[in-house]
Amino acid sequence: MQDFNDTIFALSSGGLPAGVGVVRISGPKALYVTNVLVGSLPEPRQAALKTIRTRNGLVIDHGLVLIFPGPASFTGEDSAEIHVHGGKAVVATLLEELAGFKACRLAEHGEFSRRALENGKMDLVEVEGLADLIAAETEMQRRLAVEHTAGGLSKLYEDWADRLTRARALIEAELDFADEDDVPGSVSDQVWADMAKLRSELSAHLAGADFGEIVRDGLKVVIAGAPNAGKSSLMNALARREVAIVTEIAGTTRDVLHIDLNIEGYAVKLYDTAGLRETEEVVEREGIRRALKTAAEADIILSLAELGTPARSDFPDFDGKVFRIGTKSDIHPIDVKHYDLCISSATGAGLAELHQLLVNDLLARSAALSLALPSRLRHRTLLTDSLEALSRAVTAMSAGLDVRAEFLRQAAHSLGRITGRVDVEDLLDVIFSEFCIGK
Ligand SMILES: Nc1nc2c(ncn2[C@@H]2O[C@H](COP(=O)(O)OP(=O)(O)OP(=O)(O)O)[C@@H](O)[C@H]2O)c(=O)[nH]1
Ligand SMILES: [K+]
Ligand SMILES: [Mg+2]
Repeated sequence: MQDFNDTIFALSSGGLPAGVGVVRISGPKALYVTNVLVGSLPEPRQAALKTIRTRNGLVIDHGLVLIFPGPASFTGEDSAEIHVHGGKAVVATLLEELAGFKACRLAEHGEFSRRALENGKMDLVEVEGLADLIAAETEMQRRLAVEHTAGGLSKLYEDWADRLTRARALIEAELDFADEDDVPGSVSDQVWADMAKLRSELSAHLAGADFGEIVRDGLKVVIAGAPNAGKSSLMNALARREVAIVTEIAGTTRDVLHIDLNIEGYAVKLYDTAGLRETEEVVEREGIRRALKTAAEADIILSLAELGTPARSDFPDFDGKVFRIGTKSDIHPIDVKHYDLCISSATGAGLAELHQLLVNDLLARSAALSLALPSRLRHRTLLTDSLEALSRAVTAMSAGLDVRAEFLRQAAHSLGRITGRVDVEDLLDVIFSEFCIGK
């Protein structure tokens, strides 16, 4: 796969039928095949209305044609776009015609973006940002992804890597002149002062990764509590539809159910779980095991208890936030002493306040942060590696300068891996498999 001598093509617009279908072509023969199909090429980057024909002269459609001679194209190669009417047969005929040319084939997942990466048009962070931008469903997901595609984050990492490399060069220069008497000791002092500063910048940036991941993947909110506390009823009330089965039988919910909410532009994943209690019943026990596992991975637990019964607050292995929610306020007196909030899924009382509770929580997490945040485990891992190496370089005062310089090299290397400046070949398949064909 991934032969760069091939010319690739794909439908880059959405599902058919549609008003327009955009077929993108990229590679050494892109301009040649376009010329054959449309008779003559338009000026670069200027749309022209053309008749698109098979090589046998059969008219496929009339549509706009654009050419982008490399390297001024998305992929960096010669590229073209043919805009036809988005009918299934129209697009199928055009794709079939393209496949008939020698060394022309349908693109694989993410292959256009991969070529853009290989040709230096984008780096890894920008490519990942593009995948996130296309997948974004909420406003905050979109904003986060735009930060990544715009190259701001890449620039930050590259500036840091450059600072590390410069520091190392200065240290190594000092090592080379170590035998001489007139080594200015203050150079070294300045370097280490700057590296200590870089360490705090990196550490502050890494602290934003939690929120970055929440924006990208959604805030995980888990509804937990005793059987019949009204968990599934709350889920349905928030979803405004009957997602979960509700009955008066304790132990109704077994599987973990989940819905996606959009709260003030943030993605929120809400989970309904089995009621927690001691039981010998095999299926219910499995449900409870899953409930506890889901709760352990939550950002927030809504711990439900019917008003008048004690609220749980003892979730094992959980270091997120627990809100104690008293339920069925329509049939019980409100209790502000034992609960953070009292609600009734039956009447809707307290649900606006619950919504506001989640909004406030998201705002508190986002406080004073821009959205230029690391948002993937891959970023977090490499930033952590870099920070660790940098910390060692800064704190290993008694170690030799050569050892400390080596730690600086490692710190720069980890940063370089984030944007893909250094050996990332092994990662590419993983990253591009997320893309669909035509990107
Ligand atoms: N009056 C009143 N009844 C409610 C309210 N919420 C739930 N109920 C009732 O309480 C019972 C249990 O509700 P569920 O939503 O199934 O409770 P659950 O916590 O999901 O129960 P399990 O899945 O069995 O753990 C049902 O009969 C609901 O109709 C409420 O706000 N007011
Ligand atoms: K129930
Ligand atoms: Mg339930």
